[in-house]
Amino acid sequence: MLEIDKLDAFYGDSHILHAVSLTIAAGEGVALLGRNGAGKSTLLKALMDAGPRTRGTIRFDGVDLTGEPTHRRARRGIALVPEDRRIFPHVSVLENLELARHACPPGVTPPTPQEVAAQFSLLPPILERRGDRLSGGQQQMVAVGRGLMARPRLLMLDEPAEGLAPVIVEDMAREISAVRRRENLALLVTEQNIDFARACTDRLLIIDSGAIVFSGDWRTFDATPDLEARYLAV
Ligand SMILES: Nc1ncnc2c1ncn2[C@@H]1O[C@H](COP(=O)(O)OP(=O)(O)OP(=O)(O)O)[C@@H](O)[C@H]1O
Repeated sequence: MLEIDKLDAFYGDSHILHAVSLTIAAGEGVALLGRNGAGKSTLLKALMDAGPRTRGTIRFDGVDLTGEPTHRRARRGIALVPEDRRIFPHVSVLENLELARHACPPGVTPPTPQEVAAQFSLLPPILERRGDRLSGGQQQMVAVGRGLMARPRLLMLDEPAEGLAPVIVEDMAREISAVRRRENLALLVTEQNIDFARACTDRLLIIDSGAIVFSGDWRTFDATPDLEARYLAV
């Protein structure tokens, strides 16, 4: 479904990603782990054409995305939930969800905000609440819900668990995994929270200084403790 071949990414003259290659199949959950500044957000933004300049190939369903702007990529079925969540503060949760329907691919009927909200325990009680009256966990679930309003086939979450209480993180992992299974949704999630990442993915990649240094399943990761010490410990 997603094939990335030798992707380089740049901010101005700064060369951030170095020959990143990876594939993600339909319905597959993949975690992208790495320290602060390793290049996780840059990779997600590069896939959406949302910041860095890139070189290399990104294919989605076999189509080369080179030169396609963000909204076209969204309408192909790719959604990015950014780290800063970007909730509209002056409108309700319902309207925050509603406003995201436009990214739905042509010919696909978007879900209603209520349908999306029903999949997450935090959302139904707060549909009328304004965006600037939400806790961090509520904001994150609204951001994930907005991503789902376009019925994506690849959902990318940038550090969704950051700053959230452990109990919220556990619920979020369980509910996102359920949506994934139900909708055969592919997931690419960047994280520093290894437990969360493990709970909602099948395998992982580790990025360090803009290059992929490990790709494998969680069992292999667990059997190689050196990986965590070398690439993830702060
Ligand atoms: N807009 C930008 N302009 C210039 N350099 C940037 C920009 N955004 C990120 N960088 C640099 O790119 C590198 C990778 O940053 P990136 O945000 O991708 O890392 P990350 O792994 O997502 O880390 P974090 O957990 O801190 O978000 C860092 O050196 C960062 O300083």
